[in-house]
Formats: sequence, C-alpha cells, structure tokens
Amino acid sequence: MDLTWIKSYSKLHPKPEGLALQYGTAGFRTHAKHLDHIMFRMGLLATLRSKKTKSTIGVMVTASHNPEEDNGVKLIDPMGEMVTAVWEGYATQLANAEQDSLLKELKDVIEKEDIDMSEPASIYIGKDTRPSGASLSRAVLDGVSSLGGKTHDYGLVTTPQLHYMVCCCNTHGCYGSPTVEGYYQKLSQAFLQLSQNASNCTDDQKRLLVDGANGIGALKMTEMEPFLCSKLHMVLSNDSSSGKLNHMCGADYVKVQQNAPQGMNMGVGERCCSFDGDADRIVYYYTDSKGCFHLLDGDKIATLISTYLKELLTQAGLNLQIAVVQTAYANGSSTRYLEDVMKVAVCCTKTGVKHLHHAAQEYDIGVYFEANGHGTVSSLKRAVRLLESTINLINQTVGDAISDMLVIEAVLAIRGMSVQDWDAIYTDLPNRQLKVTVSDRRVIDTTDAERRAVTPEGLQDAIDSLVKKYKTARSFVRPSGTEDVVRVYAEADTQENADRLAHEVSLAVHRLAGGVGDEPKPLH
Ligand SMILES: CC(=O)N[C@H]1[C@@H](OP(=O)(O)O)O[C@H](CO)[C@@H](O)[C@@H]1O
Ligand SMILES: [Mg+2]
Repeated sequence: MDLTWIKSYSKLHPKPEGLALQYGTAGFRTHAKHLDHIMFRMGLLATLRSKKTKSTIGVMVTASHNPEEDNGVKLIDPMGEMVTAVWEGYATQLANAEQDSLLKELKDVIEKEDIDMSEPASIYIGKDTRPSGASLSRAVLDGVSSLGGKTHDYGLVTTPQLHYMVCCCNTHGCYGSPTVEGYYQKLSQAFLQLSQNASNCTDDQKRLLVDGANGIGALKMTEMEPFLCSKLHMVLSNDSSSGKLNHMCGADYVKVQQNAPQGMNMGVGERCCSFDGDADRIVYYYTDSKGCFHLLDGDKIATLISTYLKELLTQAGLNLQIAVVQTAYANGSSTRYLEDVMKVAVCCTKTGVKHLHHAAQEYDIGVYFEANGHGTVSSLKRAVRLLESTINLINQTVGDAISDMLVIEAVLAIRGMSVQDWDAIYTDLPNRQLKVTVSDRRVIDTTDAERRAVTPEGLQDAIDSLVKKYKTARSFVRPSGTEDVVRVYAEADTQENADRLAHEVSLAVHRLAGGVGDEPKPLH
C-alpha cells in the first residue's frame, strides 16, 4: 500500500543523525531533547500494534524515577501488559531508522506481522508531570493520526492508571470503567469494603505520611482522597507545588540512599511512604526513637501481601499455588524467610516488571515485587469470593503505588499490625547499590537472571573472589536499562562490609569494563 505521505509527516519530527537508542527495561529513556522523533515513531508503531491486535494500545510518556530533564515512552499491550519482546525489537528498529529509511522499516514491520492496514486503530495516551510531556505527547498524537488511528488523550495520569484504562477498554468494562473516576471508584470501594474487617482504627493508625516525589502521584492522591471517606488520613509532602521531580525525594531516592526524603516532617515511629515519578513504585519507612531509619521495601511488601493471601487461602480451604517472584536485587533475608519460614515458592527473574509479570502468571497467585517497590499481584482469576475485595483493590495489570498503598493499609489494619510489627517479620541484610559509568555498558552481558556476568572476561571471577572475603555476602553487576550506567549491588553481614564490597566490585567494573574518569571513591 502507498504510505509515502509518512515521509513528509516524519520530516516534522526529524531524527538527529547518528543517535541510536534502545527500547530498555521500561521503554525509551533519555534527555527529553532527543525524543521528539521517537515519540512520533512510537505513535506509528502503536497504531500498527493496534491494527494487528484489533485492540486499543496505550502509549505512556514518562521517565519514571529519572531526573526531570529526561523523558521516555513505553507501549502498553491490550491486557494492560508491557508490549511483547518482538515488538520491543520493532520499536528499536523504527527508533533508529535514519530519516530516509523510516518508510522501509515501517513496511518491513507491516509485512512481517502481516498487518491489515484497513483495520481501524485506537490509541490511549497519557503523560506524567514533566514539562516536556506536553510537546512529546503531541508528537505521539501526530504519529497515530498520520496512520489514520484514533486517539484518546488522558493527559496527566499515573503509568498504572493508563495500564488500567487500556485493560478496561479491551475487556469491555469487565475490569472496570476506563475513566480516572472509574479507577478511583473501583479501588476505593474495595478498600472501604476490606477495611470493614479491621477493628476500629485510631486517628494515629489512620495517619500516613506520603511523599509524592513532586510528581503525578501527589496530584492523583489529592483527587482520590475524597473517595476514601476519611478511612485513611494522608499527609502529603513533595506534592510538586515548588519542588523538582524526584529530586532528593521519591521511592528510588529513598531505596537507594536508604534515607528519608527531604521535605517530609516525620515524627518518631510514624508510618511513611514514597511514590516514584510516575507512581508505579512505593516503599514504606519510619524512624525509631534512636533516629534510626527503617526501610520497608518491595521485598517486605511482597512478604506482607503473600503472607496475608496465604492465610486467606488456608481459611477458605483452597489449595491454590502461591508464589513470590523476585529479582537479583531481592534482599537475601527476604528470600530465606519466604522459602524457609513461609514455605512459599520463590522464583527469580531478570530486572524489569515485564519479566516478573510473566513469571507470576505461571502460578494461581503470583505476588511480584522488585526490591525498589515496583510490583503487584497477578493471576488471581481462580481465587474465590472471599478474596474478591482484595482482588478488586489490586491493579492486576502492572505495579501501582496507589493500589499497593491501599492494599498495605488494609492488610495492616485488618491484622492490627503497626509498621514496626511488619518490619520485624525479618531483618534485611545490610546492602548497598552503586552506579559506575563506563564508555559502553553493553560490554557487560549477564546470565542466571542477571546474577552472573558472562562478559567482559575476568569480571565474574573478580566479583567471586571479592565476595568470598565477606560473610553472608552476595554481589552482582548489570547494565541499567534506564540510565547510562552499570549498577552494582552488594549485601553482607554488616553495612560497613556491604559498602566495602560494593566499592571493591565498582573498582573491578571500572578496571575491567572500560570505566570512564577517575576510579570510584570509597564510601567512607
Ligand atoms: C535496580 C533497579 O531498581 N532497577 C530499576 C530500573 O531499571 P534498570 O534497568 O536497573 O535501570 O528501572 C526500572 C523501571 O522503573 C525498574 O523496573 C528496575 O527495577
Ligand atoms: Mg516508575
């Protein structure tokens, strides 16, 4: 078919020559100034995906936890899932086509996938609060309309809200109604129903300090609060009135720094949580009377939720298989607790929720969380009515900070647990995450759910001999899929040893994987 008009449309969104980007852990991500052509092309690709699947496809403009200056885009498949690996490949292929070969690459996808171009197409679009989002989402709209697709622009929404809309639309309302209000109604009704099973909560127990990362999560929590009928009293900070997105705040900052965000007025022992920039991650924390900071990360969340679900299944006499899916970043103590004490199956996948999501679907009930607080529960379809409210409260399409927060709040209330009781379930092994800049992070190739480096030669041996020096130690490295860095993770018996091991492994990465600039400095 004749698609030559695409050439003139695409000239309005030119690709800077030589720029090459990969569809990474969660789509394309880089400085916003490099993304206009990518957005246009993802508009084209989403339209093809919609024609192919005869369903609505989502396009979310966000760079999640990255700095405010960055932006990004990811595609959402019909059931609210991440787009499949083959189409990630097409995305990279289109993104990197030079201006005059874009049409050829587009036709190549149409041919390979045998797409009937006369099919209609429908695309849902959303964006986070980044200043660059407005013009970049217009570029997506241009891409869709240049192939004759229809769009519904939801404007400012959290990433999980857009996943939810796409799923609602393609299941014709079975999952809920595809509006932001429908989302609030579904979650709040389930929360209120579940909360009826909790004994009367005091005002203190209802109080939750929420760090909105100066992003979309803060905005959406304000919209949702009236739906919660005062059953939860949220005190919002970093609500974007003046602060910069993700700067010294948000879930990623709290998890990696193992410290409280700026701008939050935390009383001793108070329950606090942080969202990330697009509100698909959440972590909890508190400080004790000695001023010591306690983090309750994705591993602790997975433990709380899976323990609760397991108890419900036992009460209902149901023999359903429940499993927790983790990544290499899961704290060793959490894995041991789940396997040895809770007798729950645990499996480990590569980083990125798309990998965890698929693994979780292999079980009747799959609870999946990355250590950073990105996750949800999936595959609840066979569970029974007793679980209904819990199920309704969960956004099964993707990790969702708002829905996760409500599930946690309900479970804590039902079980009469304080954040300290929850924290005491197991004790984390001290750990440290560091970043190393190298000239080309692709030199590091990994295997075994990213826990071992296959290349460059000698790196894994170096890590192995460093790990041997410490007790209960573990360390691994992998190239980030969202930032131009190599990530180093280490855990050991003491914080000092975890820090030391992480630093020594960073030095090995710098030496063997083409480190840029001065070698990493020790942490102390
Ligand atoms: C160690 C870590 O937290 N990695 C994050 C981060 O991916 P990287 O590929 O590590 O940059 O961003 C992803 C998207 O939010 C998230 O899924 C993942 O867990
Ligand atoms: Mg995110």
